[in-house]
Amino acid sequence: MVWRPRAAESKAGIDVTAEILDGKALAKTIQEEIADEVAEFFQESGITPCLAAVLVGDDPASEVYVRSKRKACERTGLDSQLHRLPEDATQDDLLELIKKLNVDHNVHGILVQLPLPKQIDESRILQAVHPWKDVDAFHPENVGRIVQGRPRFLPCTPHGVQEILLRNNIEIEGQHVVIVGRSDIVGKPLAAMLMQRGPGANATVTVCHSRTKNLAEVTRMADILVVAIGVPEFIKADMVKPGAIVVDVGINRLEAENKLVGDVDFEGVSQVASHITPVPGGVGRLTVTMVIQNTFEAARLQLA
Ligand SMILES: Nc1nc(=O)c2c([nH]1)NC[C@@H]1CN(c3ccc(C(=O)N[C@@H](CCC(=O)O)C(=O)O)cc3)C=[N+]21
Ligand SMILES: [Mg+2]
Repeated sequence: MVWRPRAAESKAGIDVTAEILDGKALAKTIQEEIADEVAEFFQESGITPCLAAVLVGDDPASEVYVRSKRKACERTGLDSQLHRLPEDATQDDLLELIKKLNVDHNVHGILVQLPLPKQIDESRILQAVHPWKDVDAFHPENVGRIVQGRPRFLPCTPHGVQEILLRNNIEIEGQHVVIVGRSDIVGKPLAAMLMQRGPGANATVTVCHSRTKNLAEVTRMADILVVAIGVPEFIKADMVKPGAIVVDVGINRLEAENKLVGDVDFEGVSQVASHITPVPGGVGRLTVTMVIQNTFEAARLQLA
């Protein structure tokens, strides 16, 4: 069955609670699929794909992400390496490490965990990663390829958004997708992907940001609303069209309550939307899975 946005029954006075799009279960399914392919690839080639993560400093959130990537590698049969540099490492220290990883034939994917300390120029670093090992798809060459509709790697979080929609039989083609947030990591590349010609795309895309006038009017037009701004519970029920599909990319740790919330007011919005992704357990789980998929693809690319 193909889901299309529908008018919510709430208009008729009946409370609806949105169907939850389960990222945790989907991540597990996809990781099992990848594990089978990785095993088969090893049979044929004798190669175990390897992801090298680079962590500068000791940001606690980055520690969590890096650990979840290592676990995902273990589950899918990939090798992983973690390279640590101190918080006060120089840009040249980091460039030197990347150079080594670029020419290391045992390393297929390189991921430099963001954000980097302020003495390091992020764009300079992202350009230094070999485009064939760039499993984040942050290198300008890879970004350009995405915009041109001939991607080498798909950026992990946007690919996770696309995958959670498609695998739940939510049609993207022809739908009005409103993206709130214009970051280089999520908003921009997701807009480029979903506006492309072809299956799983062909959407009408609107991108909103902090300077957008009448934001709620625009978000209320969305058939599919994707939110990636980093403001806890910013999107309220009255900003969502009844029956819309809502994808929450936000990960905000509320220190006081020691809990994780998204950029969407889940309680309120789930009374209006037809489908919604939770935080945690939504898109974040898929982000990690897509890093694994890209590392496997990188290994195949480097063999060819
Ligand atoms: N070079 C680079 N590549 C990235 O892909 C990258 C990055 N830097 N810096 C930080 C962001 C953020 N990110 C997430 C990864 C996993 C979860 C994730 O697993 N979330 C779980 C919960 C995690 C938790 O409990 O803290 C969930 O939503 O269920 C979330 C967010 C990748 N990022
Ligand atoms: Mg895909």
